[in-house]
Amino acid sequence: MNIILSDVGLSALEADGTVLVTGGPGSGKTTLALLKAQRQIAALEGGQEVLFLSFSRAAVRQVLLRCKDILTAKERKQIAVRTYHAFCMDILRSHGRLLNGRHPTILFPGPERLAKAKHEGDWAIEVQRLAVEDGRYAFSTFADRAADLLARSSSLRELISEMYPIVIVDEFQDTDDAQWALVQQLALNSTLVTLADPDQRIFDYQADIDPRRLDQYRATFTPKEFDFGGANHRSPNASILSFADAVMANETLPTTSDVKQLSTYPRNHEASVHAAVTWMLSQLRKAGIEHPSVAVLGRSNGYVSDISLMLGKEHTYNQHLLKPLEHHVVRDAELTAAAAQVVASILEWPLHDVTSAAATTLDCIADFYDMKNAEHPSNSAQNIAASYRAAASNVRAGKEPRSGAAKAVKRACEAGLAFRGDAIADWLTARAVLESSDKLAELLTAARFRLFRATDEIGGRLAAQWAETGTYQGARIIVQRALNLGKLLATETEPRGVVLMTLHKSKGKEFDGVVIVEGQYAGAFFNEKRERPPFAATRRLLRVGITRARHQVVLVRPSTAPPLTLPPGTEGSAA
Ligand SMILES: Nc1ncnc2c1ncn2[C@@H]1O[C@H](COP(=O)(O)OP(=O)(O)OP(=O)(O)O)[C@@H](O)[C@H]1O
Repeated sequence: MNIILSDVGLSALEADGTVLVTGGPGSGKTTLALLKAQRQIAALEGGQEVLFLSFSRAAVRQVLLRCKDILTAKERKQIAVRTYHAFCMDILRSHGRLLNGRHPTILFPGPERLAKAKHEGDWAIEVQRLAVEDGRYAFSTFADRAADLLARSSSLRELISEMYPIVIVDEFQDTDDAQWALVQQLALNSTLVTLADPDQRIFDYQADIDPRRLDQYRATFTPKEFDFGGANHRSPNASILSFADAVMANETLPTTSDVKQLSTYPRNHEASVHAAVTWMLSQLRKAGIEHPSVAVLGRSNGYVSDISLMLGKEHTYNQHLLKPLEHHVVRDAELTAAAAQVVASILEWPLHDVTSAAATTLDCIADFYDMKNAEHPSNSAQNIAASYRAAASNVRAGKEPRSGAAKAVKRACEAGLAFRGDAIADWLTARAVLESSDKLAELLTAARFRLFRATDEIGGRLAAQWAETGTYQGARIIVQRALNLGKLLATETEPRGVVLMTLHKSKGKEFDGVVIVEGQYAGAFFNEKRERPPFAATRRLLRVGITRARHQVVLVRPSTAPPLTLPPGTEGSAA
């Protein structure tokens, strides 16, 4: 890969000590950090590594891919790219006993979310109590607890810094209070290389993400600072960045064919979304990209699911027939795990009598809706969870469940399923039970993740269980364990094809093309109930989404939506 550094880049590369690198999207911050890591690796002693801390597994995956471009296989062994969660969990698991003498255990996000929904008092107080009294660490408190541990034990801190003399901190603008406390502890003995773009701050609606974080960093560490400004290596020949900057600044948009806007009407909205994605794929292929990657972004998880349904149907657009488009949805990991539990419970059917097998699956379906309700409380999710719970008790009491969907599950269980020992085929057979009622469509969508490609772990473990017992006994536990592990580990798979996710989740990623879809009713960009004009936070978010593209962007918006920018002084502007 041909990397040419600017003068600022070269100075940043050569600088010793604590460094802060700022710059816009695609300005080369991550690349520079990896080049710095490469230099440091040469000087490391045996057992030492460069630590690269990031927020999400997706971001870790992206950095691991980038490592392949820049570092040799040998060098890659000496860089640990970790999420804050994974890094802190290791510290707590290995040394948590120092805090209270108890064997540390972990409360994973799914169970934590459910426990939080059921807890009547202040959950923040309860998680502290669990940690201090029971040595049980909830996901949400990992960084906080790990920072506390390092603050109390200088020998542990020195040990960690001995292992990781250089720590790279990515996306620093979105660091929360606990992560900031952890970074400060690490900095006592390790050297920090910090990357940030204040304008990519998209999580500051959370109270613990302080918009002044960069200034706090400057005040605490007086780092050598390097600003890559508006350099743009991601889409150097396109006007994507200038368009995105204009959206963020609420200024007149530049005229460019790199970013297209497609206006839709209620009757053709779905077909237009479908057509936009199809067009994007064909444009990129025409441009010579054999296997293009296209991100389709929506404002909320719910709207992303709607887009998935749109792409999964046939449409006619301008007299052209559009076939369903294969795509992958980056989902809420907890809901996916809950849906996987339902499928796993079906794999266990042959081991139990019909009554308890069907009732267990109905309970798992209720858990799925409880999980949904825990994340986005709604009466409907709560009522649906209660109705499946009631159906499970009815079945256990020898009665017929009331709802059609629960009846369908029971009937499928009575008919029985034959598994053959091919874990993938059997998983699909079990999942197909969810096709027996339209009412299970949401659950089916959540269960349609690329299980075996994404987490071979599960396929392998289920196959091993079959080889040993000729059954999928314990499938629910196997799946749960593997998914818990998968939450912390990231695999290095290149994004390919069409991938759907929220705008927030797209941060730190890169695709050949990006399609951003605004809904007619849900998923609106500018919502006065959420935010006041001129919608600064949404504008930053849109800039993050738009600048994920290397070559082309399409914005699909209802014809009734307000213009993307209304510079002050223009008719209808808020200022
Ligand atoms: N100096 C360079 N010369 C050539 N290509 C580069 C250079 N720096 C970065 N790139 C390429 O540009 C793209 C964006 O780089 P990088 O991810 O490092 O930017 P970033 O500032 O971290 O972006 P973001 O903040 O949007 O995540 C990558 O594909 C990378 O390989």
